[in-house]
Amino acid sequence: MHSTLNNPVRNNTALNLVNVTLEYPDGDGTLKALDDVSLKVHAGEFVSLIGPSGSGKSSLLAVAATLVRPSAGLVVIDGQDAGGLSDAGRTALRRDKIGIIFQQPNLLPSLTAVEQLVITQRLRGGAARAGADRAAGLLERVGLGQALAKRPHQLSGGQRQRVNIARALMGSPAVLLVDEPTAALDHDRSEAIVRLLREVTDEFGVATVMVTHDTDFVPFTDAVASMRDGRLSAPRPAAAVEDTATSGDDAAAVEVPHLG
Ligand SMILES: Nc1ncnc2c1ncn2[C@@H]1O[C@H](COP(=O)(O)OP(=O)(O)OP(=O)(O)O)[C@@H](O)[C@H]1O
Repeated sequence: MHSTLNNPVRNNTALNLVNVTLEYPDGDGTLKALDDVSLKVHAGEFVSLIGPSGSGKSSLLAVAATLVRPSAGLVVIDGQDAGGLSDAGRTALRRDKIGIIFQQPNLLPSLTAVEQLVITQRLRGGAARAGADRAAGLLERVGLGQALAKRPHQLSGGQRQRVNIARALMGSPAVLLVDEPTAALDHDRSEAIVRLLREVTDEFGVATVMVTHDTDFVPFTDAVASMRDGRLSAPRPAAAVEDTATSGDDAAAVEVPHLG
């Protein structure tokens, strides 16, 4: 029913971080927010990223989103090396290939749900009519078919986060980066949001990385990687989350295992 919305299946590595280091000045020295981090996520894979506060999770998402240039290493998005691009080139890459979902949906108060999505399409130079049709289809897909004309104050927190997810999918991204999407929601609404992210990862063939503090939701993902002091553990099958949560000393990470 929704197949016309979907991306073609991508059999590739959509997100490839290779030996990425991110340093910040820290007094007389430097702080390694990311320390030789490598991670591959294929189209249709869903990886959760856990780790203590300050361990580097947001830094990893910011580098993967091409919002922050790493001090060293490669960031390759859908086959394109972000490192060689100008700022304008990185902005275009982000717009065309990356969907970003933050904790707070940051919707524009005066716009309806459809308009929240259409405006992103207009910024891409797309046609308004095609944008409106696609926006309505995506909003239906995330369960908001009855709320197309509602403004943010008329939506619940969970509904706002669904608009946020639909908006992130508007540009048919190869990579979906999700930072604590359930922080403002109760448990049931949170689980519904993570289930939805699982579904859209499969249906749209995106490579999804979700930072979460809540290990209850890890089983909805394919693999879990943990951060500690800027280092990333090798991703493990999400079923092994109990082990993962108590350890974090693995060598720099490798490819997400293909499961099942
Ligand atoms: N802009 C910055 N300038 C200097 N240091 C920074 C900057 N951003 C992050 N850091 C430092 O880098 C390290 C990693 O921070 P980061 O925000 O990535 O951790 P996190 O795992 O996302 O934490 P949290 O779970 O609390 O959000 C921390 O020591 C933090 O203080």
